[in-house]
Amino acid sequence: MSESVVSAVASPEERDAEATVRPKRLSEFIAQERVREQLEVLLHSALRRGSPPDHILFSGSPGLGKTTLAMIVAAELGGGLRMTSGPAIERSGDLAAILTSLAAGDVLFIDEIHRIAKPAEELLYSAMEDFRVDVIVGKGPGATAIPLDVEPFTLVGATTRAGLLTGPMRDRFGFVGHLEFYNGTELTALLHRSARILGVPVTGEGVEEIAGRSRGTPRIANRLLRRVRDYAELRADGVVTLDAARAALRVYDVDDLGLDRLDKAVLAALVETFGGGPVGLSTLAVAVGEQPETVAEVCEPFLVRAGLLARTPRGRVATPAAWQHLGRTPPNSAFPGQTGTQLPGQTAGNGMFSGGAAGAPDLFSSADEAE
Ligand SMILES: Nc1ncnc2c1ncn2[C@@H]1O[C@H](COP(=O)(O)OP(=O)(O)OP(=O)(O)O)[C@@H](O)[C@H]1O
Repeated sequence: MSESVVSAVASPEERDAEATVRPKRLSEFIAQERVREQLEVLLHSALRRGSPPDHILFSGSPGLGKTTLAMIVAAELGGGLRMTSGPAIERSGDLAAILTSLAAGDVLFIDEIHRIAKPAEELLYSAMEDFRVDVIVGKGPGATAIPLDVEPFTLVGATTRAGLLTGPMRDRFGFVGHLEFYNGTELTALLHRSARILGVPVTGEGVEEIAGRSRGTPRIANRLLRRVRDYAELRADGVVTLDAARAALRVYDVDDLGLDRLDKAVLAALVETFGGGPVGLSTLAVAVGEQPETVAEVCEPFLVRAGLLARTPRGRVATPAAWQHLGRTPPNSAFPGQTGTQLPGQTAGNGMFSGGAAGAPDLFSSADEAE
């Protein structure tokens, strides 16, 4: 897994650091207005009725706030919170033990719920629907099912891959909230809040610079803020200014669109070595000295979303914006009808991340490469 400063995935240590700035209530949660408002109605109407709300599923890329919202659900409901993850539940007995120890009104959070083992998933169905689990004792013909009651609880599931959830699982969630990438204004507000909590002095320009390089992701924004703070404390007067942000992010090799060393190497190979493509994934990976999976799973999602790379049936292609980002002129024949004069990320800090590959050529955005 990438250890880049712009990775959307957090280490366990980083999750501890994140706890300080994590919003505790719905009113502190920035952006995602639609999900926030729907949740508010769901939770507060359940509170008025005095019964648990429907089970809740949050989907979206890593670092957008799924765990934070699960914690907020428990806080708003005033219940206890149990946290686990799909891969951690190896046997259905593990899950039965958790379920039967819940108190009425508790929230059970299962992260990466799409990775839960099949027998545990089936156990979850009856717990979600009837607040009951059948624990199987013994094996073979002598096995007996012992029904156990589960206190009324709310399951909050989180997934980065909603498409991998089985139909029966998805159907048991009464509320599904999809989290979008954040735009520059939203990330700026989020960074001002984090800076206030951390006691870091910032200027508006400094914060906007960090927001524009954060790939639409709160986790990355908060991490870049901590890195720029370190730099400003060591090499400047401790204030996160535009100059401090630019200098610090140069040290970390994060460019003005939020691309790191490997992202840039992929684009440079595509444009300079392969004339803009199309080129196959494995050839591209060899050219940058990485595994194909790393290029496909770590670099490409953001390059595609930023409108810099397209996956086509014939291979990977650099868009005109990629050429321009590297200071090169795209060949006219590469993308008929595209002038290559507008870089999708030039408005970074505003529209770039507001829900997909703004500026990415539609022609190529959904096509996948046949390798
Ligand atoms: N809307 C928001 N307002 C303020 N802070 C946020 C918001 N969304 C996320 N954050 C912050 O970003 C960090 C990452 O959020 P979180 O852990 O909830 O992401 P996640 O979607 O659960 O990621 P993963 O899929 O990796 O578990 C946390 O520090 C959290 O406080």
